[in-house]
Amino acid sequence: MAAHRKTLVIFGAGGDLSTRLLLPGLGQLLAADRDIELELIGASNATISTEAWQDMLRTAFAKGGADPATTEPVVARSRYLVADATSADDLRQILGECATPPALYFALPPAVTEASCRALDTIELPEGTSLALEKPFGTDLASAVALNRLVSRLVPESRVHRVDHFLGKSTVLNLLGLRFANRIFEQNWNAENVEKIEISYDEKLGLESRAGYYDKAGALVDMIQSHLLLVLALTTMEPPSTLDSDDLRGSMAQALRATHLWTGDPHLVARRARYTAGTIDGRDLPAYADEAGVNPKLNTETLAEITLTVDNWRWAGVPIVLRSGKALDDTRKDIVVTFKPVPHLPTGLTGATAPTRLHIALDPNGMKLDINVNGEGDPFTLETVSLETDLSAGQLDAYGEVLAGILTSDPSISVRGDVAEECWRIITPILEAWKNGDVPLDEYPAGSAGPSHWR
Ligand SMILES: O=C1O[C@H](COP(=O)(O)O)[C@@H](O)[C@H](O)[C@H]1O
Repeated sequence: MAAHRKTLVIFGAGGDLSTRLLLPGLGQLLAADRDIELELIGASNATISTEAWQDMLRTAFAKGGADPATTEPVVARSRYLVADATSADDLRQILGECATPPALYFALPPAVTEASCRALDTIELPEGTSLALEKPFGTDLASAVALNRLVSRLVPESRVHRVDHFLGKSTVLNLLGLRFANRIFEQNWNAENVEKIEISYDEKLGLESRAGYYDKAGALVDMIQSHLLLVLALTTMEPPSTLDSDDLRGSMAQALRATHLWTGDPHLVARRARYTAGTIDGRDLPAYADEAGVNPKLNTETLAEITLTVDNWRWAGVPIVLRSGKALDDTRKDIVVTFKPVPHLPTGLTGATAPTRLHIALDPNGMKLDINVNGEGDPFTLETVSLETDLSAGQLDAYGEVLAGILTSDPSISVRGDVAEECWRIITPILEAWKNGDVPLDEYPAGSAGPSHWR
C-alpha cells in the first residue's frame, strides 16, 4: 500500500495558476513516484465536463514533461465538480466525495479563499483535512493575524500549507547544503566577516495582464514581503539541528523576528519606482500606468528596494538589501554575499583587489566565488578570478516540490503562521510611509536598469 493517501481538491481548477504552474508541477510529482496514492478533484464555478477537465490535465501534465504512463491512472480517475468554493453546501458535498484525507488547494484570489475558509468554519471537516493557501496571505499584518486565527480553528498548524513557491525552488533549497555542509562558508557567515548581503530578483517581465492582482500588491508585497524575506531567513538563520519542520521553520522564524528596517526610518531605507514606456528585447512595453486595468491613482510601484538589519550577535551591523522589480533590462536573480577586506595585505602585494564575493544564482541555478589570487605575469600583482559552477537542479519544479510537501503531510517548506505575520510586520512601516505619499515614486523606462539616480 502507498505510504501517503490523499484526495487533492483544487479550487479554481481551470484558472491560470492551476493550469500554468500547479498541474505541470503535479504531473512531475506523479512521475517522480514519491509514494503518493492520489485522487484528484477539480472544482470551480465554471461549467465544464469531467472529460474536458481530464483533457486539461493531460495537456498540463505534458507541459511539465511527465510521462503519460505515470499520470494517466490519476487522470482517468479524476473528476470535475462545478462548485462555489464559498458555499458551505458545495464544500460539504465535495468533502463527502473524498475517500481519503482531503488536501484543499485554494488556487483562488485571497478574498475568495478567505470566504471559503469562513464557510469551512461552519461545517465538520473530515479527519486529516489539510489546507493549501496561496500568497498573499492577508493584505497586511492585521488581516494576516485574523486569517491565521480563522485557519487555526479549522485544522492544526501542521496541516496548514501557506504556499510560497520560492521555498520549493531547488536554487533556494541549495542554501541549506551550501551553508551547512561546508565549514569554509559557515565559519565566515557573520558580521565579523561579511560586509553586506544583497538579495535581488529583477525581471524583464512586465505586468503580463495581472493588473487585477498586481495593482493592489506592487513589488514590495508581491516579491519582497513574501519570497525575498523567506530567502533572507534561509540566508541568515542559525543552523537548524534537523530539517524537521519545527527545527527548520523555528530557525527561519527566529531570524525574521530579529529583522528590522536598517536605521528604522522607512523614508531613508526604502525606495520605490514605476516603469514608463520602453523596449525590452525588441518588445515595446506601454507605461505601467497605461496598462489595462491599472488604476494610476493607486501609485503602485513596480520596483522596490529596501535595506534591513538582522539584529542579533551574528548579523548586527550588516546591511541586507532586498530588491525586486519588473520590466528591467536584465534579469539579476541572486544572493550576493560581499566579504570584508582582509585586515592586512602584505606590503609588496599590489593591484586592485575586489572584495571576496559569493554569488548564489536563484535563476538559473549557479554559484560563483570571486577571489583574489596572484596575477598572471608579475606574481605579486593581484587579480580577481571567479570560481564558477552550475548547481544541480532539483528533480521537481518549485510547484512540484510544494505539492510534494502537501501530499506527504510535511509542512517544512510551507510558511508557518508566525513567519507570515513577521514578514508583514517587517514591511509595515514602509507600507505606511508609502501610503502617506511622502516617499517619492520614481520612474524608470521599461528596459532600463531602474531610475538613473539609484545607481
Ligand atoms: O510569485 C511571483 O513570482 C514570480 C517570480 O517567480 P518565478 O518563479 O516565476 O521566477 C513573479 O513574476 C510574480 O510577479 C510573483 O507574483
